[in-house]
Amino acid sequence: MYSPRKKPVLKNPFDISASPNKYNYNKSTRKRCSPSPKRLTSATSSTQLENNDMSLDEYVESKRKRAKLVPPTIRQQPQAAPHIPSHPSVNTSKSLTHPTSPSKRRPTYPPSTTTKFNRTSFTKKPTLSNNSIRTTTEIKPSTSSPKITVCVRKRPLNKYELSTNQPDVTELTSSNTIEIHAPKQKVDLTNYTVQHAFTFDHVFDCHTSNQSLYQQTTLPLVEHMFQGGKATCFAYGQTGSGKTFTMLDPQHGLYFKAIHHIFDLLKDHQYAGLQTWVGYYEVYQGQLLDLLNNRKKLIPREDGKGNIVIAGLKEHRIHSLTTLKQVFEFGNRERSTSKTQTNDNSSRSHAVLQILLKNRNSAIHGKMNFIDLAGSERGSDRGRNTDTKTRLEGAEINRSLLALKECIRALDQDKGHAPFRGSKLTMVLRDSFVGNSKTCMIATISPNQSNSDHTLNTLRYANRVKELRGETDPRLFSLHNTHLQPSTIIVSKSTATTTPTIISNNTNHKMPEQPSLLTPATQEDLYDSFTIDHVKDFIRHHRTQVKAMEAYLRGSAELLNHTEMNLRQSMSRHSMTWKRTNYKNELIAKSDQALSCIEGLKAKIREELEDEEIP
Ligand SMILES: Nc1ncnc2c1ncn2[C@@H]1O[C@H](COP(=O)(O)OP(=O)(O)OP(=O)(O)O)[C@@H](O)[C@H]1O
Repeated sequence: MYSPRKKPVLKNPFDISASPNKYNYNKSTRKRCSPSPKRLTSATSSTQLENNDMSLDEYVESKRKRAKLVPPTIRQQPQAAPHIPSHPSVNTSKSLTHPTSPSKRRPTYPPSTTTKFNRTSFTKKPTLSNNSIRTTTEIKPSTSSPKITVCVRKRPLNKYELSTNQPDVTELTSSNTIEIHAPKQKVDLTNYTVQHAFTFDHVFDCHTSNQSLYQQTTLPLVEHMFQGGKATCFAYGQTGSGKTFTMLDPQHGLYFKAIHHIFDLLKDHQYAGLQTWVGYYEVYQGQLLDLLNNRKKLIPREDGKGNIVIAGLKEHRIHSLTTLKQVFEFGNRERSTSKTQTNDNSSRSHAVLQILLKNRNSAIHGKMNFIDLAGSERGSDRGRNTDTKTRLEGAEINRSLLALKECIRALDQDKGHAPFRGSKLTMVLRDSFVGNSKTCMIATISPNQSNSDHTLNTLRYANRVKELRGETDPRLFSLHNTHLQPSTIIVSKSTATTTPTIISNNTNHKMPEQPSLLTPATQEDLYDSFTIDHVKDFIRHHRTQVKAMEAYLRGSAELLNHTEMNLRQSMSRHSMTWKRTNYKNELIAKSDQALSCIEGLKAKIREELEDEEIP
């Protein structure tokens, strides 16, 4: 159990109040955390839902209002945001009935929010063009407010990409579907394009502003925090794809928009007494460093309730946006960044901006994390002349992202244990995946052709996160639940688009479809994640590939046999014709001979007749 320490000395150049971290969930804290007016209101609204007081139309209307939620609406109609019950087994909210309690009814879900676990489905799409192959990875977006939202944001082509005429290989085909036209080369050096289609909750194009992104991704998380929950918004993507721009841009980052919104909401009398506190730290080389306290080393701890507490983190009370800017700029100056081949100002650490809502007794009301993950990168992204420090940083970044992937995979595959202790990053992020939490992942991608493999990796990663769906996914709460099938592992499937036809002997023999080889991205996955499971997956995929290749070769051999037979038949036909021609020529020659003999005989007869006539 973490207990408060003495007040640290504030060395920052700006005048703001500081307090030690009081994020402890001991008995006394819980006592102090009595339901706020807002909580009571949401309890009422969820009870209404439980008793089915709300009709479907009313519910849909309230959902629509909630989507357009602005502070005054919250003030007047707090019931407009119906609380969708979390999985009953871990529901911590006092407002919800416990299903196992015989005296209380199981919560009734309104029809439109009764969600089923969405599974990945592969859809083979029809033929496109002569040298393109399409693969589709589609998950139907949830209609309810999901526990995890996964979005994709595409950045514009940068100056260098424009100057080198690099094509944009990404295409947004709808508001939640993106296609990647990945250039590939066959074994016989033929160029072709593989089209990968992915569906997410939202896909944002390069013209989307951070404000509009905020409305659709982060706003529900802020509401969730006001309802007493934990929320996390994190950006994942390759280096230079726009994570920092999205999350922590000093002027337009989502964190800034969130605080702006929080201040608006705090003007409401029902939130009177709530205060905003901010902490800012980074995970660098496996260590947690306080960016607002001279990079002091921090230790993540778990309290008796399983909540993550960052021991020693200095938190600052934020009174205004100006204070926030000062605090943030101070912290940003402390952050580890450096120039890499792909980004002049590359983040070399995972940065976490923590926003806390505390009541007058300093008890936590709600918590929100903005996480700017360091970019996934390859050795080649760092350039040839990188020093050892940069290489070590890169290795550590990949290691922690791999640990995150491992946790997600473990949750995804219903394993009894998710290795959150695998890295400091996953220890911190644990809150995002368990308990009364909501998470939004923003996968940032670069649109240019040379980054298409990176982009595919990012989208596959995001797809895996997306499989951990919503409040109805029991795996987020009970890792021992085994009634769900393990989810499908996302592997590109391809369909040969043109099947050349050879016509012979009045029979059409279709060329068998050539199976696609493992894409480089999948192989890279293996190198990145060298675990037994991945090796098994990899071998399984290879077996499938080998089988498909065998079938293809068998089909090709059969076709060759047919072709050989046809050739033989043609040749025999040709030889017959040749023989006939020869015979005909011989006959002509013989008839010519016979004709000349006849002519000779005629001449002799004529001579004899002439002799007889002469007396
Ligand atoms: N949506 C966008 N619109 C305009 N410019 C963008 C956008 N996204 C990124 N950029 C620009 O691209 C550059 C790289 O972005 P940024 O530093 O945010 O990448 P990153 O993913 O955080 O990289 P790293 O992981 O190396 O830190 C910046 O100059 C940023 O201004």
